[in-house]
Amino acid sequence: MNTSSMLHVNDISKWFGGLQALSKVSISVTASTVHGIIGPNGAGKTTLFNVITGMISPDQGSVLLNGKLLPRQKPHKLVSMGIARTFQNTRLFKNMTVLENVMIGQHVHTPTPVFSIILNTEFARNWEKKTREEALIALAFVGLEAKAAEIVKNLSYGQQRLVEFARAIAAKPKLILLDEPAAGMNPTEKANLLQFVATLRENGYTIILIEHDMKLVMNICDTISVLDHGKKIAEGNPEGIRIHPEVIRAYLGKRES
Ligand SMILES: Nc1ncnc2c1ncn2[C@@H]1O[C@H](COP(=O)(O)OP(=O)(O)OP(=O)(O)O)[C@@H](O)[C@H]1O
Repeated sequence: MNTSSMLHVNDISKWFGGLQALSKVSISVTASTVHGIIGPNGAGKTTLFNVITGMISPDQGSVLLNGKLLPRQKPHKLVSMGIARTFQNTRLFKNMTVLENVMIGQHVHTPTPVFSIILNTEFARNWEKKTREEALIALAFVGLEAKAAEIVKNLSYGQQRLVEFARAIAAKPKLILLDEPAAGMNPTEKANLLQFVATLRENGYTIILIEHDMKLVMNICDTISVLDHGKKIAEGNPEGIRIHPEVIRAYLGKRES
């Protein structure tokens, strides 16, 4: 297993007007591991994801991916840098098929000029065939291959989340950020999610997830960073975090899940 750090979040601070959402937060994420970000509501978790993915600029600090500084960027640029993200609320094209939604995630890798597609060149046809095959592999990975031709809006909410995960994987990222992946899932879907994330890790992916479901977090994560009021108050393996006094005080004691 690769044990090197692939992502370094260095000393990040972020203010929204008078409110400090993040205060000197530093996190190192080891390649091929699952890293959890937990904390009570308003702790700064989503803001941290937005900084890592370049959606917002920090007021202080830097983010390095494999030693390279990550600039502020448009979401579609992220994919070409090897980062994929899913959101708290699904962002799918509800009237399109499952397969089409997953294929869209790969369009960033399309070297095909528009006129080539319009003219239906052999190059464009080959690209579409390859994209389709890869989308089907991603769908098989999340157990949704049989639903490829289904219109997304006809799927359950948990299945729609899986379509998003398939779209994220199909883009062939090195780093995947999952924002509350278990939200709205039933126990069976959560068990599948656990399996799916474990398989991703076995296949060398690096995963960072925000999650409120403590059972899932404790089962799935190698390392957990805990935020409270914008500060990192603890970090370690699930066993250590479970009994960490600051964490119990700030979060687990509030019985959030
Ligand atoms: N765009 C914004 N403008 C102003 N305040 C913001 C903005 N985004 C976040 N905040 C504030 O920053 C703080 C951290 O918010 P953030 O969404 O990062 O927390 P969180 O830990 O993800 O919470 P939750 O678990 O509820 O999703 C909160 O007080 C929030 O109200």
